[in-house]
Amino acid sequence: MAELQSIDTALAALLRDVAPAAAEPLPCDEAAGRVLAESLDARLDVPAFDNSAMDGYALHHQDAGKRLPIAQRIAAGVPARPLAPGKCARIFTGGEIPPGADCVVMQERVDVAANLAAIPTDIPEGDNIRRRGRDVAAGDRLLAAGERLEAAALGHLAGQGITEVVVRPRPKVALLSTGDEIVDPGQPLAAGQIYNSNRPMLKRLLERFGATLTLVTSIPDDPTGTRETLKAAALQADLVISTGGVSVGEEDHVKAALESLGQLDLWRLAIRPGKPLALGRLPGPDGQQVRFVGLPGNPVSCFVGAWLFLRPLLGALQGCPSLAHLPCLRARADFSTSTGPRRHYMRVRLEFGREGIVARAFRDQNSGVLSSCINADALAVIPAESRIEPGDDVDCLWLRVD
Ligand SMILES: Nc1nc2c(c(=O)[nH]1)N[C@H]1C(S)=C(S)[C@@H](COP(=O)(O)OP(=O)(O)OC[C@H]3O[C@@H](n4cnc5c(N)ncnc54)[C@H](O)[C@@H]3O)O[C@H]1N2
Ligand code: MOO
Repeated sequence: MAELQSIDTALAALLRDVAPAAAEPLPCDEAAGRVLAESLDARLDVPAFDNSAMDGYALHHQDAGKRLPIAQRIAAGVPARPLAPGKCARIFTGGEIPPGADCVVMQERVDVAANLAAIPTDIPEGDNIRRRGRDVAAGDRLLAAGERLEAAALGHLAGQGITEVVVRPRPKVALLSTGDEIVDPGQPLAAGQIYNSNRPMLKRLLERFGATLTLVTSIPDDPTGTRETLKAAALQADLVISTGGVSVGEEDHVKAALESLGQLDLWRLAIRPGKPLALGRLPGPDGQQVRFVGLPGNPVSCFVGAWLFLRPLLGALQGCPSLAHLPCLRARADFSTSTGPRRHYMRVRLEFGREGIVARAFRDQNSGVLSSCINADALAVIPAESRIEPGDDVDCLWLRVD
């Protein structure tokens, strides 16, 4: 029996030689969630001109404390005329600061009568002015290659008038379920059968990690069916994932099929859940190698395995460093536990209080108990051969991320 491998060894094997696929141009409207293939520099100053942060009055700060005639009205989008000393301009948020003015006072502080604005005394130079290029100046780095185009980044692109970007394609994933006992929801259940919970759970996680599913099907529990399905899957995907069938039972055919078609890089990890996880490669189109991840069938093993292995792998396939690691928080355990030779990834809720962060573990940490994952904020990492008592600090991998 192969000895248990560390997670670091497994991740290194999984990510070795993984390169992102060739980049493609895409309209920004369709690029949400995609990863930038090239760094972009700003071509415009944003803001494009000094403008007001408030609805109020623009003036020369030396004129503070005076009653000033209102010489012009500047709405957003209207060009401003120069402002002479001793006068002020009615201005609205986003309106261009008139040449000559050097501060804006908000209208709540100004009394207006007979076209004269009574300005308070304490208006510092520059007050309420958003300077040209303050957000980003032409020539500055706008977004770096590897950035995932989420809400603010898409807004930043639009702010530059950019309509098209060069991004990585979404990795194509084949998701295969093994197990004759597994039935799709909507079908009747015979005695001994269970519904397929891993499939929708993994589909959702994979999509969140940037993948597109090109094949979603089941593998029959026999050597030939397993082999044929893996072979076909590798021809239409960058990554083939299976669930179940990687343990030691006679009905576990995935590893044998993988070894006969391609190669098994690594099997059996010193982690709980997820011990029988299998990593390897299958022959893809044009002599390429396609990555294979065999997740153990237990739903929690699939859930944890997806966060620990599929997320960084999909990150590498998209050239996206932010998917490589989960943020790690230090929290105080509210539970006691002990581990043997496997590192335990416990599902926990994190409570953020004045005294710091407390990790509350779900009562039942069995790898078949999927409810432990539903509201899990984090995976508490309990080292192998260790003992944790309430009050001890534990590292927690934060799951409330994309
Ligand atoms: N003698 C040993 N038995 C087992 C070992 C071991 O070391 N020696 N390891 C155990 C561990 S740890 C795990 S994890 C499981 C993994 O086994 P498999 O990957 O072969 O998975 P299956 O046997 O096919 O299924 C395990 C469990 O999960 C249920 N399952 C499978 N697929 C789904 C699905 N799509 N949706 C919902 N539930 C699913 C399946 O019915 C089983 O109950 O092996 C242990 N055994
Ligand atoms: O690895 Mo298994 O997932 O511990 O039950």
